[in-house]
Amino acid sequence: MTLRLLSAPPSIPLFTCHASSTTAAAARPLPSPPPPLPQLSSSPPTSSTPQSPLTCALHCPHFQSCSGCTHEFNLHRPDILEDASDFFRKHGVSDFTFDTCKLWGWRCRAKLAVRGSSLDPLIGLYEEGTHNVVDIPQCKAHHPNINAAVELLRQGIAELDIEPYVEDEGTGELRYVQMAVTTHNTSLPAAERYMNGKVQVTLVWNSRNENSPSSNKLNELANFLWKNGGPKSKLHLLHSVWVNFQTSTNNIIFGNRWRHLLGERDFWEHVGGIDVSLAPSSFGQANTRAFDVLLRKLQKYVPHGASVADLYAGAGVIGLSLAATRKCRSVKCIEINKESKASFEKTIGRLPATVDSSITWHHADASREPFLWLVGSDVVVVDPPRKGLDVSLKDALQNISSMERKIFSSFESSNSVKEEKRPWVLRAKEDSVQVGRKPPPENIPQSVPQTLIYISCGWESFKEDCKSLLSSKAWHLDKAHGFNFFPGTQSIEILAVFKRGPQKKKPGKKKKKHL
Ligand SMILES: C[S@@+](CC[C@H](N)C(=O)[O-])C[C@H]1O[C@@H](n2cnc3c(N)ncnc32)[C@H](O)[C@@H]1O
Repeated sequence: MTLRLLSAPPSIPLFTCHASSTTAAAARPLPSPPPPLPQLSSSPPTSSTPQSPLTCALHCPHFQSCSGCTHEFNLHRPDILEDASDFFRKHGVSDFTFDTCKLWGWRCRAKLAVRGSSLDPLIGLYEEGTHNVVDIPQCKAHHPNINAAVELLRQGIAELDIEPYVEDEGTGELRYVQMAVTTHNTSLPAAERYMNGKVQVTLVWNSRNENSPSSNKLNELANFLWKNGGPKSKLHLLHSVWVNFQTSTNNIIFGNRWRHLLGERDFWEHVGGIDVSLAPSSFGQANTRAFDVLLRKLQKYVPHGASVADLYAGAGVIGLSLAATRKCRSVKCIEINKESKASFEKTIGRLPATVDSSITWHHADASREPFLWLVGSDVVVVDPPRKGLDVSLKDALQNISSMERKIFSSFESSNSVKEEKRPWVLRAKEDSVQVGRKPPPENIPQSVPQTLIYISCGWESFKEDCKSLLSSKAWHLDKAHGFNFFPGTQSIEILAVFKRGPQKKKPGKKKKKHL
């Protein structure tokens, strides 16, 4: 469903939400409804019947005790939307749209702390501002099979006397669990795939490696999960079981050592028109469905045959989806986490044979010599973490016109390529993957991006970055879309398209000449 935020809204809001009967049945008594809905319109209108705000309520028994959700009503319409539509209108985009996507059971990837005792384990998120873990067995954001796998884990912990981690003392065995759901089962009809998703479980174990004394218990727990949730069990829930070894006393969830224990090693999902492989160590979007909607919208802004730089690329899902659907001439992915490389390579292996792009993945820091990654591309896609763009990259984007001039004047004055000596550049080149056509030689004048596509999960940092980019006059804002990636929270995902140069004045109506 797409909501288009209009400057002159109709008097009746036109939108529908898909409240399931199970969520409504599980509802606890609700407080009085919130103020009336701001006026929105859907495009195209799907229903002319106004919905009650309660129809789109969270109905979660853990609301307020768990820090995951902050927003109980009108899940289809986070409060932040008003700010977003005002912001974009002020900056020249009056047709900002918002896709609401799935409102419950949307989270296909969750990292949960394990605390408490073996008889009474707590598996969930921290209470706001504390390190007290709140058990969330009936979380309404989780894909239902994550909740079922958590329940199985709870039984395993109790039955096998597994000790949850004790933060103050650094003792205990099981620290966290990551649950990731794959909904890519082509043997099922498409309509049944989502609900039948299978869970990849990663146990974060408090030991250095598989030779530590507690390894027997780790294997017992993995076998318990597999026996009761694997393909031969009554309720086939699980895709695989992994372990990550972590002994550090800081707040970092994962250590560097990952081991595959049971089930399928490769985890596939289908988004943006391609099959993507995601190792548990690689970044993966939590809301698979909404990410697919975003990717399909993004594709429309990339011209066929373009050269694309995908910065903050993770396993390269965005770049590879563009390579496949927009027949890109070249795609260059830049990512700081080297664990994502293996997933990228596997995804490449499943791209349609018709993809003929030059594709590279570089293990590199996008903030170091960022201009290096921009040169040679028509379109740059940035998808930074919540804190927004690295300052050096923002500077490079702001100064892109002067860099463009420098490139051309240096090309005219010298047609020879200098030997690259900078160690970090050489390292990034060495530690890269190259498939398909060879990239263009460096001794021809290179383009710099004319389009910047910014994907953001941090609204406040996006606004700051956007204002800086616009103030430089190097870019203007052309289009903006919002996506309900995190219903129940005040966060939305933004897809903003910038074009080079200042905003062109829209031609005003000419006054009629009186004869
Ligand atoms: C929001 S995720 C996006 C990943 C990917 N675009 C996707 O949708 O799957 C941000 C990614 O940026 C990476 N990252 C963070 N800082 C970086 C930097 N300075 N240079 C390159 N990558 C960085 C993170 O490791 C993470 O994979």
